[in-house]
Amino acid sequence: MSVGVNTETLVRIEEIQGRGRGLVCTQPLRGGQVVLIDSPILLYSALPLTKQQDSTFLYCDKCFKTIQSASVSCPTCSHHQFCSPSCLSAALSSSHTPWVCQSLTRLRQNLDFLQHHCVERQIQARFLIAACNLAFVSPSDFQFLLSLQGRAEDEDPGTVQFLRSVISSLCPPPPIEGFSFSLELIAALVAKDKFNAFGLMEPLNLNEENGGQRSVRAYGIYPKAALFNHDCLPNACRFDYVDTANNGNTDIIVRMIHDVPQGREICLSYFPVNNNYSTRQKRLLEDYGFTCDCDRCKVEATWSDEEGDSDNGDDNEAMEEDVDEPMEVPSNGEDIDNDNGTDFPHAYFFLKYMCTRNNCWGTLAPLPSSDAKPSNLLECNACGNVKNDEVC
Ligand SMILES: C[S@@+](CC[C@H](N)C(=O)[O-])C[C@H]1O[C@@H](n2cnc3c(N)ncnc32)[C@H](O)[C@@H]1O
Repeated sequence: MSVGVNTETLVRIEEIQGRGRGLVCTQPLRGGQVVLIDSPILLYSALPLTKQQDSTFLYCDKCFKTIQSASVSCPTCSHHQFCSPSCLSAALSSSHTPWVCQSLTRLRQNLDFLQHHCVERQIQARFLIAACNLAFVSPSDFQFLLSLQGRAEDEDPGTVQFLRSVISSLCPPPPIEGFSFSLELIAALVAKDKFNAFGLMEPLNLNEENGGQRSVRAYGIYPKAALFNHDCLPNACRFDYVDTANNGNTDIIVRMIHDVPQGREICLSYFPVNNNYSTRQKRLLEDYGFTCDCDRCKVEATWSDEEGDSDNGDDNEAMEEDVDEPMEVPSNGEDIDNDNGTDFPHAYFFLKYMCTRNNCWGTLAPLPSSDAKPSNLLECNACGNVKNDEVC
């Protein structure tokens, strides 16, 4: 991980045609270079309210690190656990205020209300409590959240109505000037969360029988990282190290996968790059509201079904690096001649930058290097494996 790197001046926000805002590099960037380190303005647990934390997977409710030894409980609800007195103390004045504590307790005590509804509603209820709390503890961050992409009118009115009735009846937000827990606000917040939240992932266990599926430990809103647009052949990828002993364990670190010239838009893939064309298109439309016409999609749109168009019907959420069926690269290795005039072959990308460990499908980026030459060591952003670069 790269601590102490100054990334402030490497990217700037620009309006990108057909994509809203995006991040563009202000200078040529090298593979492995850290372009962004971003801290969340809001974090909330991905655990359904109906599920208790069990002692084998206990997380700190403030920093989401795995709790290794004795933990500290919230003095009021005793349900929420913290890894240290300092995390507890920080949480009591930020993410676990008396209103949040009381709200989550009431929701838990009335689970019959929520139990019949899907897990997604429970997690949305968690998000709304965290978001309203943000409005009280940090109004400027709340305004920033509202400025992100996502339109209230695109949300399902039935879902929004349900969430409002649950929260208003069990744990109404305290009255403060200029804040109204209206249907419109709830719809807008749900839309912002859907388009912009990043999942902090559980470490990948490749030995699991489920084929290395990763679950999400917590969701976060990252103010700068939320401005990265998607590309199905990204030039950067994000790393997180939630269980690191260092401070800033919930930070997202974005590193360049390969060199790019000044002025190039820096894009992430919102999910593992192995997804096939139809799965990618479906997910981007349903989860992010756009049709992707990146250079890779333009090429793969012309492929026949046999060449990698088998739909695996996945319905995961928000930039969470989940794992799907592999895309089949045609044996003739189609190349992409992209709009920027650089040929960036598909097959080359998969050979060089996709993790080859069984069931992983993570993306590889060089480790940051102190000299001008990119490191030969490539780190996987899913399993953490470091491999020596063999393909030149
Ligand atoms: C995380 S935000 C990225 C920043 C966003 N463009 C903005 O202006 O705030 C995700 C949203 O950006 C837009 N977006 C991202 N990648 C795109 C792409 N390749 N083509 C078109 N729209 C894209 C979509 O509206 C998507 O829901």
